[in-house]
Amino acid sequence: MRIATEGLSVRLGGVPVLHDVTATAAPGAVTALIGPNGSGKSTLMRALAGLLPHAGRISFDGGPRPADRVIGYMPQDIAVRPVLTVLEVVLLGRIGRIGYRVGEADMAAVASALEAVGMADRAGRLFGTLSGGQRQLVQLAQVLAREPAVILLDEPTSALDLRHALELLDLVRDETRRRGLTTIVTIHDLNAALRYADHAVVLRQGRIFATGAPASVIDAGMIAAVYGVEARLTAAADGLTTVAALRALPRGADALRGAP
Ligand SMILES: Nc1ncnc2c1ncn2[C@@H]1O[C@H](COP(=O)(O)OP(=O)(O)OP(=O)(O)O)[C@@H](O)[C@H]1O
Repeated sequence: MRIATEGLSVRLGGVPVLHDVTATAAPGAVTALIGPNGSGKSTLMRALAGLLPHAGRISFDGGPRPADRVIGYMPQDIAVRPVLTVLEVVLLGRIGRIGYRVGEADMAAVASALEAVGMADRAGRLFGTLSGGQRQLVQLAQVLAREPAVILLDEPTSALDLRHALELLDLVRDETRRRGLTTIVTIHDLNAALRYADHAVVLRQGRIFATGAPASVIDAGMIAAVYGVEARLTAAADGLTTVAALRALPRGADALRGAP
């Protein structure tokens, strides 16, 4: 399902937060949404998830928003009742499909999602007793159990250690390819964006700064202009580029970043 925004603008509490955002995300591809704190990434995700009033257009395969169950949204701030078990939390992902009766297909989807994120052996644990990273994995399982066509993941690796973060991104990329999902993921780690994303959308102060292939939009000029950081990019023999952040540019260099 191709997602497109055209001239998307959002105000929060009367304050303009997103300005004239025009971007696309294709099926079967991971789109990385990147930009500094406060640049509008979560706001854009919430607008895509149908949770915010907005001006401009958001289209899904050229048409209106599909049924809620088609979109799996994992917010940055997790609000789950801690007294639910892991199994119950993941089953909630099926809520748009099950009506009042849980069927075999529902339980199979829940089991396969729990196995995919490596949490099947903790299915009976109370959610509130899990670590922050384990909660994040269960939240992803809830999104996968929904069997959506679109997944929107807002900083899904923020609580994960190095290995779990890589495993989650591997899983997300594999599921995206295998099921032809349209996946949008906000991510702060530019190296992960270079490695895992097929497409990148860079936000700065609520506006699109650049869109395109990650290797073409993530460069020293973008990192200086958007993040105010001097960086060195190194091309490795395997063709992957690695970003090393060297130093924060003096605040005065913020002028480089320009006004919104
Ligand atoms: N309810 C609100 N009322 C007014 N302004 C808001 C509200 N929620 C968010 N904002 C502002 O909107 C801007 C964008 O916030 P958003 O959370 O989308 O940024 P972000 O890029 O996701 O940041 P981060 O990387 O820190 O998660 C920020 O300046 C924030 O202060």
